[in-house]
Amino acid sequence: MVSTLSHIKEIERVAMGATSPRDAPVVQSWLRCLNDYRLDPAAAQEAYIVPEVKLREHREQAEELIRIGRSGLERLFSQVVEQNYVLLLSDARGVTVDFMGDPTFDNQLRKAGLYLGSEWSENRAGTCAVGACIVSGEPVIIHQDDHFDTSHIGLTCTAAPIFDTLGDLTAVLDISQLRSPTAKASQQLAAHLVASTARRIELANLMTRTRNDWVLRLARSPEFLDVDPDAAIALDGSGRITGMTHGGFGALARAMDMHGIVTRQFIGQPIDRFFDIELDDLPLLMRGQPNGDRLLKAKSGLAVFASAIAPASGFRRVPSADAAKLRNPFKDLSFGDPAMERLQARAAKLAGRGIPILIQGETGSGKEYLARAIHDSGDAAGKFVAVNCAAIPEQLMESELFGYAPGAFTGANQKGKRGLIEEADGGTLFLDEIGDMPLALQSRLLRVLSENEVLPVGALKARPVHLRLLSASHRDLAELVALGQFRQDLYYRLNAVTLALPPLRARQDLSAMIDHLLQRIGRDNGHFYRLDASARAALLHHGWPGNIRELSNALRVAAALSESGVITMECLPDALCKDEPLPRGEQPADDLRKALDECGKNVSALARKLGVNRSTIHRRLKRLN
Ligand SMILES: Nc1ncnc2c1ncn2[C@@H]1O[C@H](COP(=O)(O)OP(=O)(O)OP(=O)(O)O)[C@@H](O)[C@H]1O
Repeated sequence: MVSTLSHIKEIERVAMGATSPRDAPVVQSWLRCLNDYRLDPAAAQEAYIVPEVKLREHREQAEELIRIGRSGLERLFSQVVEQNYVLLLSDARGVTVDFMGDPTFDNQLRKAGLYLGSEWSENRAGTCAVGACIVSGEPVIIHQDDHFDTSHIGLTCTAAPIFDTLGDLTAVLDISQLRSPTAKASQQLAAHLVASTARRIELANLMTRTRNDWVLRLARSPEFLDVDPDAAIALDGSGRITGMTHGGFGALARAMDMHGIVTRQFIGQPIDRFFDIELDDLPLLMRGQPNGDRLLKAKSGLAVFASAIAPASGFRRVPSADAAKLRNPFKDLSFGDPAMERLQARAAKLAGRGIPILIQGETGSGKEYLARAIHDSGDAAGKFVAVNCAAIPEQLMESELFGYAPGAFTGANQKGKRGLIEEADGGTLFLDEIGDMPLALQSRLLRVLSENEVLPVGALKARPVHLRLLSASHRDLAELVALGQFRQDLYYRLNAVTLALPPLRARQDLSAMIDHLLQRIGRDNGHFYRLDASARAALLHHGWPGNIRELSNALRVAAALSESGVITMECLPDALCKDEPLPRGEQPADDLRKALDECGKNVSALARKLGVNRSTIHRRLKRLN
């Protein structure tokens, strides 16, 4: 094995610009460690294991992935256990959320960081397989002194990325050994095993998440079509792409002869833009047809073998059995997004229990909407009172919340005033942005919760109140507690259960949510609205930083601007038109004209080449005049 000193010297030479015989991903990662994270090769740091509470949070967030990945991990582990390999499943931040290793070596594995809770992000651990894989999105082998930090130079680690159905890296699967007497090339087999397990986990994830969609599996050879496809793509009832495995993005790019794919741009596109296929043809590609006949022709001229799997519940999206059992107030919360359906089911179970619930989520993601649904589905006789702690000036907050006795202060109402806490007596008090509540009021609120009574400002006697408290914050309350800005005892009381709403961009039911909001707007306006294909694609591609509120506002404005109820790109806010899905990005005027010339001034041919509608090209040309 190399000495620590010569390893440090080698990194220093690379830092000075010397060429290195090591693989490019290793050298690139060393340079990131030196230049971006400012790590010092001479300062060895042992593997870091995150504290128990943090690990619990990471595992909760990755719960679904751990469940789906388990059988893949078990199968792989049974194949490699004899060679003393361990398996780590890390989340996108590099924290190991699932682990399999031989318990005989528990102590050594833990010390080496090959253990549950170890954090292998590159900026913390230096060059390592998980960290380099997260940064590059590619499979990578980091063998012994490829590692940056001298603490890890005994290990050999190989990692492959796992992407979610929208193309974002969601996890990394790593296979490692404490020591390996052989050369780096010996890890190629491990690399192959880990990459094919990652592919299987992505496929299992897609199949679980798109139960109500068609799934098209693609393979280059007919024999593997049903057992180990290269790619899988999910389609909704109108033939639009709702998700895919990582291989799916590559397959679509090849189908269009495209390079430099921006993966998200494929979501929401109709499948007939890539392949010569109509939705009605899908049954012809189902099992039962001879494999050799199930050929699909791509627009680029390539042919692939394809196998279609029908939606579990027929052609339309239907609510799952669990959703049907839910009580009515929850029914508009989700339209098939798996994370939302789980949240919906938990909320329904908790609704009648009176337990305080902390709702977390980005702005506009529906925290108040969820709180109201929880209130409406319980049997409390009292009102739902929502208070936004960030919107009330600090000096007024006490009297607004707690009320005041007659003549409590100059300028006060002679008769006194009931506070919002009393308003919610017998019902639900929803405290939004609770992280903004001043510390002094936090103590008073704690008393309301622990003693079921409220003492108005200037009053001598407390009054009994019985209410259910729901609270929300887009800030991390645990962090505020650590900073001393939020009372720990109040935090524990509010946070008997946390429900975390996903941001709209991470939801898989965006298309159905758009239809739902549009119907609601149609009902309000007494009109029927319809989106044309490019407007829908633009809505599906936008990142929605303002979440459901932003989407709802955009649709209201679009509905008002539409002619005869048809919403086109022109009706959408400018911000959305800018991220319009042109596969090669915005084309400057000259480029577009040149591309058109190359296609013999044939707009249809250019549209096919770029993978967009003809109307998009016409509109763009018009805009460029
Ligand atoms: N499931 C849903 N169906 C229809 N409309 C919804 C849904 N969820 C939220 N909305 C609408 O989106 C908008 C924002 O929702 P809400 O006020 O609940 O978000 P919030 O997370 O509490 O926002 P903030 O963080 O700004 O307080 C509201 O107009 C609400 O009616």
